[in-house]
Amino acid sequence: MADQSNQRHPKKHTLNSTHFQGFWCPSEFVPNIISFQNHFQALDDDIVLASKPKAGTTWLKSLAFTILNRHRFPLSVSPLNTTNPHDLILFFELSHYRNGRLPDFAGISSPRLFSTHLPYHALAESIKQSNARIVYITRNPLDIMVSQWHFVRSMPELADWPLDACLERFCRGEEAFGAFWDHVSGYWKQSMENPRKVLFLKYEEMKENPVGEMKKMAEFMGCPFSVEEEKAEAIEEIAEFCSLSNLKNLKVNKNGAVKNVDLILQTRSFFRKGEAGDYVNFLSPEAAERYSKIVEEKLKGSGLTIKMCC
Ligand SMILES: Nc1ncnc2c1ncn2[C@@H]1O[C@H](COP(=O)(O)OS(=O)(=O)O)[C@@H](OP(=O)(O)O)[C@H]1O
Repeated sequence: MADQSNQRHPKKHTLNSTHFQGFWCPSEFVPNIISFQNHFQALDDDIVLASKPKAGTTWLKSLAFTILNRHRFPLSVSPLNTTNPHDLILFFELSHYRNGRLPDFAGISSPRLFSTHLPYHALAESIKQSNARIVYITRNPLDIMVSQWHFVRSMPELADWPLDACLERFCRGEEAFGAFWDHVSGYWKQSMENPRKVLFLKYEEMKENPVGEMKKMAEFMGCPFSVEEEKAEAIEEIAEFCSLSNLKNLKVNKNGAVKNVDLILQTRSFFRKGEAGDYVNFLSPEAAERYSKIVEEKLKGSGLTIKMCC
């Protein structure tokens, strides 16, 4: 699974974006997206984890993998102990279809787990037409913005990216993989129309009630927790195993880079604070209010409520 191509031919990080199929997208991923859309054949029992960058992707991958494989891998021998979540569940557009590859999924056992940052409308048609299920996670977009800013600045060539520039991009909806309001609305609408197709989760609710949200996930993914597991506190154990503090302190997530991407992405850069409302430590109240108003206005009438300013 692991290849070292990113280390032999590292690509420089840039903020170059292309407006493509109705959303802004890092330019280097456009060919990968087209290839994914043209070639990916979904199976009815596939599970796709979808999110905007910084909405809780890494956490969702860890939870979904652990819940789904809990009878195969006791926590002590889980591959997550030695593998970064992004090398365990690969993104279509960053990993599987990178650099002209046409992946062979024959060896992957069912149900197959995939992930994507793409908006709903840009998914391969076979995902939409089949019974494949989608677990979507979103988060307070003010926290997404601040988390994204930290992530970008962790790349040496972009270390001086100003927070103001990041704010302006988000206010214009020019962030990677689409404006928050468009991304979230696409999956929200599908989850309302077909709750068996899309499970819509919120990072903050996952933090407040991990057990309840993980039970929802397990049921949706077709592997509900048994009464015995609940009594034995198996859900709490998985929550603890997938917690930021546990994953962040694993050797694999302290040093080294994600393997199955063409960019150099340090594994540690996916684990920072993991708090709800951390934006208050970085954005002025005026800046937060400005962006909140734009988001509220854009989501008006959608039926979706996103709690933003604390
Ligand atoms: N296990 C776990 N539990 C709770 N929170 C976690 C976890 N793992 C990562 N994080 C926090 O999620 C933020 C990174 O977002 P993503 O994982 O969506 O990033 S990415 O899209 O995969 O690049 C980033 O949030 P911030 O700390 O606010 O920057 C991470 O710290």
